[in-house]
Amino acid sequence: MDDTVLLTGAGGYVGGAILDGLDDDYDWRLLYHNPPPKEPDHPYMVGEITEPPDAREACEGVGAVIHLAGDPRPDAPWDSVLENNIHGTKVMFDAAVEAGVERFVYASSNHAVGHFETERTPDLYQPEDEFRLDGTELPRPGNFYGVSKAAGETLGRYYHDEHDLSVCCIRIGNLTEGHPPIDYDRGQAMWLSYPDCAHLHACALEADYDYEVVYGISDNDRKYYSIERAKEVLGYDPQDNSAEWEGEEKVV
Ligand SMILES: NC(=O)C1=CN([C@@H]2O[C@H](COP(=O)(O)OP(=O)(O)OC[C@H]3O[C@@H](n4cnc5c(N)ncnc54)[C@H](O)[C@@H]3O)[C@@H](O)[C@H]2O)C=CC1
Ligand SMILES: O=C1O[C@H](COP(=O)(O)O)[C@@H](O)[C@H](O)[C@H]1O
Repeated sequence: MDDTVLLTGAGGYVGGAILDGLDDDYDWRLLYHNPPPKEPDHPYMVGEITEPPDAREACEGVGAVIHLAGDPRPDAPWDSVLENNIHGTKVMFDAAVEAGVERFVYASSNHAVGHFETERTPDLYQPEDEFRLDGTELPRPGNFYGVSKAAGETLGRYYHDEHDLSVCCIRIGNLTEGHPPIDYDRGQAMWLSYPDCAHLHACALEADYDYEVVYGISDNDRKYYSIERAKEVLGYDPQDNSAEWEGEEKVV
C-alpha cells in the first residue's frame, strides 16, 4: 500500500500497537478524538467520526482506512454504541466511498460472537479443547457492544457489495502489551500481542480480498478462534503464543 492510510482511534491501545509496529511502513494520517498529549510523528487531525464533514476531511486522498475509533467498553450503553460504533462506522464508510478509498479494515471484536461461549465455558479455554469458531458463523453477541460490532461487520458487507470496497473485519480478541493476561484463561485464549496486532493489520493492508471476517488473536494453545482464514487469505504469520508465558515471564 503506497497510498496514505487513515488510522482512526489512533490515540487508543490498538492504534498504539499498530503504530509501534508499523510506524515507518506507511504514509499515515491519524485521526484523534481529542488533541494528542504529544505531537505525533505523522500528519493528524482531531475530529468526530460521527460528523460527516470530519469523516470526509479525514478520508480525502487516502487509499485505505483502518477504522478503530469507537466505544470499546463491553458494558457500553446502547446510546453510546449506537452513536459511536454503528452510526460512526456508517459515516466512515460513506466518507471512504465518496473519497474513492480502496480498502477498509474494521476493528470488530470477540464480543460479536460472545454467546458462542455460553454453553462451552470453561472447557473451550483449555488447550486440548478442539472447538473453533472460524469466521463463517453468524454473530452471537454477548452484549450491546457486541451487537454494535456485528452491525459494523454487516455495514462492511453492504459497502463491499454495493460499492466494491474491499473490507476486512478483524474480530480482535484481547490485546495486551508485553505479556498475556495473567490468571485469565479466557484472556489467554484470545490474546493478541502488540507485534501480532501490527503484523495482522499490515497483512490486511497488503493482501487481495473482497469481504473477509477473520479472528485477530496470536497463535495461542488455548485458542477457540481459528486463525486459518487469516493465514490463508491475508498471509498472517503470528509469532506469539500465550502458552509461552508464565505471568510476566516468557519461558519458552
Ligand atoms: N483493545 C482490545 O483488546 C480490543 C479492541 N477492539 C476494538 O478496537 C478498537 C480500538 O480499541 P482500543 O484501542 O482498545 O480502545 P481505545 O478506547 O483505547 O481507543 C479508541 C479510540 O477511539 C476514539 N473515539 C471514540 N469515539 C470516537 C468518536 N466518536 N470520534 C472519534 N474518535 C473516537 C477514542 O478517543 C479512543 O482514542 C475499538 O473499536 C474496539 O471496539 C476489539 C476487540 C478487542
Ligand atoms: O472488544 C473488546 O474486548 C477486549 C477483551 O474483553 P473481554 O471482556 O473479552 O476480556 C476488551 O479489553 C476491550 O476493551 C474490548 O474493546
